[in-house]
Amino acid sequence: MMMNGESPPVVSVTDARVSFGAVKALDGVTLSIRPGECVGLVGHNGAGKSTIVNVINGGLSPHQGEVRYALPKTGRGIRAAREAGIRCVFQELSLCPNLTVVENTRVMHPDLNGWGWRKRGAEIITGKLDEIFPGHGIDSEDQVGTLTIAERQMVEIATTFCAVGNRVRLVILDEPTSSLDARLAEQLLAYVRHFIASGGSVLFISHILSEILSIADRIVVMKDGRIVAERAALAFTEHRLIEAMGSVVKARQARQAASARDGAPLIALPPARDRGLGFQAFRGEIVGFAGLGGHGQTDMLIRLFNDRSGNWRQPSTPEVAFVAGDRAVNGTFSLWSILRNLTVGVLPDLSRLGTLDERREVDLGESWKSRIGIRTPDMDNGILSLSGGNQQKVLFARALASRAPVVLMDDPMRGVDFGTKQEVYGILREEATAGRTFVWYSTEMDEVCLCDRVYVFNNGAIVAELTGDAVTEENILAASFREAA
Ligand SMILES: Nc1ncnc2c1ncn2[C@@H]1O[C@H](COP(=O)(O)OP(=O)(O)OP(=O)(O)O)[C@@H](O)[C@H]1O
Repeated sequence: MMMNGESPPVVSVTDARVSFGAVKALDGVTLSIRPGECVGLVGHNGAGKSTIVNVINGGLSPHQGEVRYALPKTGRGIRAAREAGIRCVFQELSLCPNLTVVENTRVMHPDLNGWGWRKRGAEIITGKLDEIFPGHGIDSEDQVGTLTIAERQMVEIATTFCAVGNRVRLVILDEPTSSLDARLAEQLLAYVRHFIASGGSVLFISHILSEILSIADRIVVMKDGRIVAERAALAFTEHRLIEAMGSVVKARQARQAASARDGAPLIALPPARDRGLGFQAFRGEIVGFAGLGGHGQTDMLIRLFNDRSGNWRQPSTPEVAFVAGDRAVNGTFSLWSILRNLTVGVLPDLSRLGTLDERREVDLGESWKSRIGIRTPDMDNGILSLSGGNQQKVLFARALASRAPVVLMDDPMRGVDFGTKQEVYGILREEATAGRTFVWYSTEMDEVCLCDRVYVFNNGAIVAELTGDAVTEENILAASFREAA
């Protein structure tokens, strides 16, 4: 990694202030990024990270303060940032689902035009995917809407780093590994190191603190729209980062002993296509799904959901609730309020004689707002006024507020901050102790290791079952490469 103290910053933001109504998203932020530097940015959900990204990216003009780029600009806003070599991978992925991978590359790079652009584009994007994510398996003619969320994240990252038009000087990565499994995340980190070593700059935002500590030269901590700490990465530890963000580390709660299981399984499925092991979950268990991403975990959750939910009439107590990871596609109703997004899963519980009791709806919303820390001045605001992590909390609350005895979770912590994750882990353990069953697919190893029992997937089948103390990173990784019998 090369730190360059002499060259002018690629971008410097001075005293930026941005408000959305009563919310001060940025309250006087000053930040510069130099060539050859990776700056890590951390902070709680709603701290203002995506807002500063939008300011640097030229998508949002600060209401006060200044943004300056190293290169003289001829355009304004996004165009000025683009001319200065600044590119961004957004937290809410921004590809067009109805276009192919190569067509999306062209949308992102208008300079890719003229005779034969498709062939050139295919070479460029495939080359970059091969360079960053060797063995990715994505075809440049695949329609983006048919790709998994991890594949879409990979395409967006590769497109951003493609050398088309002017030189890429600064890449902003807003939670780039949130849907990537450990192997893909490591491939990306290796590429970022290489990009930095060749003089590029990166602003890297993540809630996975070990990742930030391993990649960043300097770490900036935001809280409530301000920078509250800024130091060389070497001066931080995970503990110090958590403290700077205003959270505390809680003790890990004990796993349920296998012997505590009672009765028949609450939910079960035979092996998929008669390969590998079958699935079962008992009352009060937290069952994890692990293995490399895209190996059948989400398909199994969908099979379980379809198996247990009627397709024409919703029972007043559903048998299963589902927390979607791909929130924009399967989770949020983007035109509805925060409150309605939360209560839509429990409307029968809030109604009498077919009429919704609005007082009870508001009370339920307020209780979950404080229990899970949804940061908003008003639950009647639109769901899209929330930061990404806060939207995810609403989806969690929707499932937990239901009376469903089984909750299925598809990598549900995407974008959720450290403090809230700990709260949620506590709630899951409490509810499991009270008898609820959770089936939890996670791309984060730390989370899989919290589960009572883990099924490891490979190639569409369950290839191993680990219980209690056998649930370790080592055992999970070893099993991930096993073939189904
Ligand atoms: N379009 C908007 N309308 C109203 N409020 C908004 C809007 N965009 C952001 N905010 C508010 O600004 C604050 C900062 O949001 P921002 O998205 O920058 O947070 P963040 O640090 O990126 O959070 P996360 O980790 O959840 O992504 C939040 O309180 C959010 O609700």
